[in-house]
Amino acid sequence: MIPIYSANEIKQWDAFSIQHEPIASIDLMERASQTFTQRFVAQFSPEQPVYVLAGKGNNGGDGLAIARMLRQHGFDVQVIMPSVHPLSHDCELNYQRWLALGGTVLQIDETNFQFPNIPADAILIDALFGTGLSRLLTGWMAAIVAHINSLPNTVVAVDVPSGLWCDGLTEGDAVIQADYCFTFQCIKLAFMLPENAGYVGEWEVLDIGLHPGFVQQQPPKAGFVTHPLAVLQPIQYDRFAHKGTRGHALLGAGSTAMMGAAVMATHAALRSGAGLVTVATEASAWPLIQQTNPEAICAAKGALANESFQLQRRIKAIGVGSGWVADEEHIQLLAWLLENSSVPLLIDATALSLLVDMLPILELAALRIPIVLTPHVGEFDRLFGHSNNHALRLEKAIHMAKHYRLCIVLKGAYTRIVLPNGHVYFNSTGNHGMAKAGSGDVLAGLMTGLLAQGYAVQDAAILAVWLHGSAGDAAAKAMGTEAMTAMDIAKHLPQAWQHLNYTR
Ligand SMILES: NC(=O)C1=CN([C@@H]2O[C@H](COP(=O)(O)OP(=O)(O)OC[C@H]3O[C@@H](n4cnc5c(N)ncnc54)[C@H](O)[C@@H]3O)[C@@H](O)[C@H]2O)[C@@H](O)CC1
Ligand SMILES: [K+]
Repeated sequence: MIPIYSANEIKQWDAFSIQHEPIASIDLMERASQTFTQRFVAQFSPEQPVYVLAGKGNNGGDGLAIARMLRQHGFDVQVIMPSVHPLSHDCELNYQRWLALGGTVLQIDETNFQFPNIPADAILIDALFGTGLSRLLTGWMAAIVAHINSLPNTVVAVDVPSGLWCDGLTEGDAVIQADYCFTFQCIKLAFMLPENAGYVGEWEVLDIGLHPGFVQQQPPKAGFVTHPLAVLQPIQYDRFAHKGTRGHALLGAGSTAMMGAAVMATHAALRSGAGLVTVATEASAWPLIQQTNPEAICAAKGALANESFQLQRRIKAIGVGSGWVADEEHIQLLAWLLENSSVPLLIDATALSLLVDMLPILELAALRIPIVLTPHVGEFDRLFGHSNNHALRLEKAIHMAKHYRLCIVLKGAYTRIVLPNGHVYFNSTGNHGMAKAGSGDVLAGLMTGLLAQGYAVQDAAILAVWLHGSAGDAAAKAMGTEAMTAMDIAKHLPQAWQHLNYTR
């Protein structure tokens, strides 16, 4: 897992590394700049001229060190600096080192603002501001940013695109629109917000060797899950396992016009590793369910509100809502589950809409059993009220997860798994080919199957979301993002499990 820290925490991590490694801050800057340079030369050729735009702080110091290193790699490098003083201590040192190497600096003046001409094939390295941004860029700094954004050149940002507010949304548009962003050590929350996609471009985290002791001492409240096995243990079955010990999942899914949802959720639940999957749905759809998923058991909808059925069949988790319609029957079923279920409950799709009027019983239910909600943005807003942007929505999800003691899986690119303690895991897998009807049904079925096997809610959510995205990636590879369908995601779950196990 890659930690997500705030700008302030990153500063603390730097200081921790300087103290505990120990390392001088100028040497840490040298190491960061070397790492950036190595990454840069792996992608770009010295045939393209390079212009480094360097600011007065440590981000600018990195820029000047990178300029020196790239020159040593045979790049033709020019440095542009706004004439702002004083420079930070380490920036000044790297400024002197650059001059000592025979480098020159094109100064931009506030009063006589003129930006040097840059050839169209040049690569621009943006080292104007990093994580030390303390307020929005205005005046001539904003004008520099606007000018850069008007140029056709490829822009590579050092650490963050200048002007970006690392911990959330940036008001206004005085932010460099980078094509690439090579960021140091950890991910910034801003990278996870769809509104910032045009600023951050393709981002990559570079390990600059900050001291790992900091992460132990101050575990991050958010992280990016590159591989689930870094954060959870998969359930191991022994040779004597049988279908009864692998968990029995009960799905309440499908209605006359949306029976495909039940088919897909069932298929995914069957591929979760669960021993038994029962689908409670309309009897008229049983032949369809059994033709498409012969391993599944069908039951009447009433099974969802039948305690003796659930006890007798040893149901271990229940997932409801995929393909449901919002009518009295389903309201009753959901209310019964909230008031009576003794096993973990997953609430998806239409059941989330029904929940709007049931928040008091949801709150009580969450005292008794683990509950996971799997809304997409529209469902989340319907349930908890509209948010004007993704940063506010995430804040609200954290608040609601803590208040109601829920796990909220807020679906989208980098699906957010918000835990009852307010911690957030962002998922790394998946692609836009998955943004199609039925994709959520597959996730709901898969997650219910994991819950039935005894995975804790947090682990079931992290693992299901990762596997779902990985299956989506396998489907996209096999059939392309256009043609792939939600059912293809479910059908590629075997590849996702293999990916999980082979890359552990
Ligand atoms: N982990 C670390 O701490 C490391 C940090 N490094 C670099 O250091 C950067 C952070 O450096 P700094 O904290 O010096 O910050 P920055 O280089 O981001 O810039 C801060 C400077 O800009 C000024 N400033 C802030 N907002 C402004 C605004 N809106 N308009 C005009 N001026 C403004 C501040 O007063 C300060 O002088 C990182 O992004 C990274 O590039 C690297 O050298 C390696 C290690
Ligand atoms: K920058």
